[in-house]
Order: sequence, then C-alpha cells, then structure tokens
Amino acid sequence: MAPPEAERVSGARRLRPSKDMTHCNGRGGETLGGAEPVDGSGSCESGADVSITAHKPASLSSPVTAWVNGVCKRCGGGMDPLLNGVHAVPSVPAAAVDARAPPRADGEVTAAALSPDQRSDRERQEVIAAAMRAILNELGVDMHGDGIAGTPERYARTLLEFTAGYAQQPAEVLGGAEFREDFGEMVLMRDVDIWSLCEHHLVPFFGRCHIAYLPSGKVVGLSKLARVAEMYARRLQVQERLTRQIADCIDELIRPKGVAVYIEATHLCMSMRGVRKPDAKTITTAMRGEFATNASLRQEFIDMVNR
Ligand SMILES: Nc1nc2c(ncn2[C@@H]2O[C@H](COP(=O)(O)OP(=O)(O)OP(=O)(O)O)[C@@H](O)[C@H]2O)c(=O)[nH]1
Repeated sequence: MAPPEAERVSGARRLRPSKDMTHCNGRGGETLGGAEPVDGSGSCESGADVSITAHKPASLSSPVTAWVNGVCKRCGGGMDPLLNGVHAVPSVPAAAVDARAPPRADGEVTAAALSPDQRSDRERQEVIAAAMRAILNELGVDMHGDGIAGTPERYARTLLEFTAGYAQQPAEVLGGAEFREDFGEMVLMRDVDIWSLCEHHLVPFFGRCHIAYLPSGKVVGLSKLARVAEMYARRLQVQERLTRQIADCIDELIRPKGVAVYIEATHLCMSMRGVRKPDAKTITTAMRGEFATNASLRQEFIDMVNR
C-alpha cells in the first residue's frame, strides 16, 4: 500500500511517512534506500511549522520518533535543505535554500535571498538551521552532545539577530524624533559600539563609531543616531559602506547643515585568520555638507573624536 502523504502540522504532532522521504542512518548522515515506511509513527516536540516525513530507518529497529527543535533525539541528525542528506525535510520552497542574491549595480548585498516575503520568520530559521546542520555534519561534528544538539537552531537565531538590520527602514528607526531647537553648533555622539559581520568571510568586525552633525533648525533624538548605526551594522557589511550609509541616512532624514561619521574597527577576518594581524585597525570617515567643505570644522570633529 502506498504510504500517505506527509501532513503539514505545527506544534506537537504525529508524523506520517512519505515515499519521498530521505532516511536517518542513525548517524544523522546519508540517505539510505529501501527503508520501510512507518505507518503513523513518530511525533514532533519542536513546535516547528514544517511538514516532516518519516520512514523507518534501515539501521534502526524502531522508527524515527522524537524530534526536539528539529533534532532527532535518536541520532542527532536533522533536516537537510538540499533534500539529500539527513532524514527529514522542512517544507520550504526550493528557492529558500538558494543563497544567491540578485546582483545589484552598486554591489550592495541585499536581503532578497535571505528574507523573501513568502517565508515566515520560523521558516527562515528552519532553513538556516538545516543548512548549519549540514555544515556541521560535513565537518564530522558529533551532534549527540547536550550542548551541540541545539546549535543549528541557536546559530540560526544568532545569524538572524546579526542581520536584523535588513528588516529595518531608516524612517522607522528615526520614529519622528526630531525636535525644533535653536542650536546650530556641532552635536557629536562619541563611542557608539558597533558589531557587524564582514560580507567576505561572515566573521565579525567591531569598533567604535562617532557621529556628528550640524543642526539646521532642529535636533534629532540622541539615541536615534546610535540606532541608525546599529541598523546598518546589523547587516553584512564592509566598513566603508557602513560609514557611508550612516552618513547618508542622517543627511537625508534630518537635512542638517553637515554630517560627519568616523569609524575605527578591528576585523576578525584579519586577526584570527588570513593575514593574522590582530592589532591592525581600520579607520573610515564620511563627510557631508559643511564637514566636507570646511577643513577647520572637519579638523575640529577629528580632534574631538581623538581627544
Ligand atoms: N575594503 C574592505 N575590505 C574588507 C573588509 N572586510 C574584509 N575585507 C577584505 O576583503 C578581502 C577579501 O579578499 P579575498 O582575496 O577575496 O579573500 P581571502 O582569500 O579570504 O583574503 P585574505 O583575507 O587576504 O586571506 C580581504 O582582503 C579582507 O581583508 C572591509 O570592511 N572593507
């Protein structure tokens, strides 16, 4: 008798087998052929909104049953986004695992490949976790330990946090916190910590950002300057682009007489790998308006930053 189709469920549920299923080999590894379908066995404790299909693995005497956060408690294996690895597959579109973003003329990395509208946050997390599980499997990591078992899901949440800035828009970040004020001198916010991921190696770069502007009839809520920096830092970046984006955003949103941004950062891709120069620091600046045209004002800004 042909096995029933997998049912789409969420929360704790029963698993039903499908002939299209890939199988657990008890090691969270390769696909096995010829496993017996299991009629209505298995349950899921993950609460994940995915369709999961299950077969009785050839190498196991009882069916795959217990899933916790997408991890099989029997073998530590998970869901293979490439449909050919580990024993269950989340029901996300094939396009969901295509990490290629459409190229943009200005070379900027967009979120298009990371957050298509058709996918929920939960689905995105599952796709990333599944890809991470495949990577860990490929590295030969034993996924049975208490600490490592939930790492793919943990990593997915972390990566989404690191890139949360893609979902934010400048106007929302500013939130209308502009106040008419008769103050035309330089406002400088120093020492804003930034943590970002370099788009080349996906490892952190971090440092300090200093933002100044010359008000033109209105001032902006101080926290919003730091929020603008945070929004752009929480994306895959290069330091130069991050610096430019912060300056342009403030320039366009509040139309001051000038904006200056100064970032000093350490790139772990240069410290813990590659050329291995842990003390190297990169400084980038972006000057707009009077900061670009008035050398003494620019110097005053630099002096205040380095004071
Ligand atoms: N301009 C710029 N370059 C960066 C930034 N972050 C990382 N990089 C550089 O991006 C470059 C990528 O160079 P590739 O030759 O493609 O990569 P790679 O073989 O890993 O290079 P190495 O880091 O030299 O080992 C490296 O030189 C990195 O130092 C950044 O924020 N700005």
